[in-house]
Formats: sequence, structure tokens, C-alpha cells
Amino acid sequence: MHEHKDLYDLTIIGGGPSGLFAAFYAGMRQMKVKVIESMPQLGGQLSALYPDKYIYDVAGFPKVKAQDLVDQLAAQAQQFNPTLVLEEAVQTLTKEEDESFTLTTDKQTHYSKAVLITAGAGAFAPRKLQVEKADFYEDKNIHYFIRDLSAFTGKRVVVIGGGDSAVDWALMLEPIAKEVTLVHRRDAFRAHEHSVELLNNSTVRVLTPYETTELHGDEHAVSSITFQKVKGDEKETIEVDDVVVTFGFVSTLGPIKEWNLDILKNAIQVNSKMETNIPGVYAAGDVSTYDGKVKLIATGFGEAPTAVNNAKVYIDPKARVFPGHSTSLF
Ligand SMILES: Cc1cc2nc3c(=O)[nH]c(=O)nc-3n(C[C@H](O)[C@H](O)[C@H](O)COP(=O)(O)OP(=O)(O)OC[C@H]3O[C@@H](n4cnc5c(N)ncnc54)[C@H](O)[C@@H]3O)c2cc1C
Repeated sequence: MHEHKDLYDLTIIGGGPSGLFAAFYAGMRQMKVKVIESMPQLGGQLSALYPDKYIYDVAGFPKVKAQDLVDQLAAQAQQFNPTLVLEEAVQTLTKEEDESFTLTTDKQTHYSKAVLITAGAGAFAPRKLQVEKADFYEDKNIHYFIRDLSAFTGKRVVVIGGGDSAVDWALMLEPIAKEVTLVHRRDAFRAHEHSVELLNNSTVRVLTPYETTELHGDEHAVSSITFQKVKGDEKETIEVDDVVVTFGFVSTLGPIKEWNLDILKNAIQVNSKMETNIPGVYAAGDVSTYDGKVKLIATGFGEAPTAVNNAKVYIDPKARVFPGHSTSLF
């Protein structure tokens, strides 16, 4: 294998709980680790789908809020400073003649001696606004994530959506934006009762049940949006500086199915070492399958060290699979 500075020992595809615990474990085994995650945040399903829910079946925690578990996993992994690459979805995985792997994302190329796929149900992406020109304005003033609230200071913001994120963002924007309008296609919001109560007592203007029909603007930005009443003819056009769309997230295995891996029912087949059919490529967590597989956070936490310890021996045949106990490693 040609050593060069960008060649990692282990590249982990997916920053959910399995990928994060694998990153910690590989760091503990002194591997040079990179994690690539398609979302702007770590945490997989826990952060994308149920950050505020309590989980009751993770060993050692009588109950733990999903986002708190993610924060602890990230802190545990960060002790070994893995390289974290966010907002990149791995599109191709190729084994080179020298046995190393080349991974391409929508943005750049990565190099690794071994690869661990902890991709869950596939790369998460925000569900998009389905109206004409929405794609065009995506890099301009339509936002699917909010990274910096202060960017909305003094702006007229329209938030579209009806779940917890929509209500939470509307409430967080209210004190800093010039005006906030929350538009939802149903009358009721699917959000915590307490948040809805705060919304009702806020200055956020609520427009329901309305859906987006037209975006107006020039080549730089959306300047106004027309909404139409659901099952009605009433229309309303609202002037905007920024649009925040919160329709939740969708995931798809997508490109992973093209990597010549043995796939069974939307999951990658592995053996008891978590090896896939391609030597040097491992899979763990929800994305992996074998006879008797149970898709739980707890099982991913067991599969991750098995995969990492075997990957360690793959890249360094003199290493041992069993590293000893962490109690005697620090
Ligand atoms: C509502 C809900 C409640 C749940 N409650 C529980 C519970 O109480 N207990 C329990 O044990 N389990 C629970 N689960 C299941 C649990 O969340 C999953 O088992 C767990 O998230 C699997 O972790 P993972 O790391 O394997 O995959 P995921 O959490 O799915 O993470 C995979 C990550 O990989 C990323 N990714 C995928 N493909 C690519 C790519 N090509 N490039 C870059 N990144 C990529 C994705 O964006 C994602 O962030 C629940 C699930 C849901 C939806």
C-alpha cells in the first residue's frame, strides 16, 4: 500500500451511534480514523428523527435522551481526535490495485486502508420543498438547516413545516428576526404541547392550513412566496428575506447498493467478524445483517468493536484481535 498523508487506517461511513462508538474504539486501538457523515450533525437516526425522546434500552442508562447519548458518544470518540467530515455523502467505494480504498463523496476524494460502513438505513437528507425553482434557491435563501441563528437578525423569515423542528425554529427566530411567519399545511402542529403553547403566546404569525404554490424572485434570492389554502382558493403572498423548510429527513441506501457488496433486504451481509464480501470492508449497526440480527443501538455497540478489532488485524497482521481491556489500556 502506498503511504501518503491522506491515507487513513479506517474510514467510517456514517456518524450514527454505531459509527461514533467505532470511531472511539478505533482511536483506542491507535488507528488513524476518519468519519464521513452526510448530515451537518452527528448522531444518525437519534439526532435526525428523535433527539428529544428517551431511550430505555441502552446498557448502563435507566433512561437517556437520544441527543444526550449522541453528545456522550461524540465526546467519547473525540478523545482520540478522529477526522470528522460532515455534509458529505459517500457515493463510490473502490478497491485499488495496491489494496487501499478510494472513496468519493459529492465534494472530494478520501483514501483509506480499511473501511467500516455504519450507514444505518442510508444517507440522511432533508425532505425538499416540492415547488418549481426550489432547487435553484437552495444554495441561496432557502435553508434546510440552521447553522447560525444570528444570520437571520432583522430578517423577514418564513418557516414552512409542522413538526417540532418547525415550531422550535420559529420560536428561536422570533426574538432576533424582524418577523417570523410559520406556514403549515394542516391546522394542528405535530409538536410538543408546551412548544405549541409558547407559539400561541408568541408574535410568530401562524398561517394554516396553507401550502406553498409559487416562489418569486430574481437570480439571487426568493423575494416572496405565494401560499394557497388547502382545499380552498384563498391565496396569500408573503415577502421574505429567508425561508426555512423543515419537512424532516429521508434516508436511502442509494449508492451503497452499487459497491458490489452482498446485499440482503436493504442491508449488507457480514460474517461473525463483521467482514463483508470485500476484504477490508466491514459493516456494523443497522446496515449490517446476519442470521439472528436485531437492529438496536445496543447491538451496534457490540458489532462496532468486533469490526474495528478485525479491521486492525487486516491492516496490521501482527496486531491482535483482542486488544486487552480498556481498564489496562489507559
Ligand atoms: C423513532 C425511533 C425510535 C427508536 N428507538 C430506539 C430505542 O428505544 N432503542 C434502540 O435500541 N433503538 C431505537 N431505534 C433504532 C435506532 O435508532 C437504530 O438502531 C440506530 O440509530 C442504528 O444506529 P446506526 O449508527 O447503525 O445507524 P444510523 O443511526 O441510521 O446512522 C447512520 C448514519 O450514516 C449516515 N450515512 C448513511 N449513508 C451514508 C453515506 N453514503 N455517506 C455519508 N453518511 C452516510 C446517515 O446519514 C446516518 O447519520 C429507534 C429508531 C427510531 C426511528
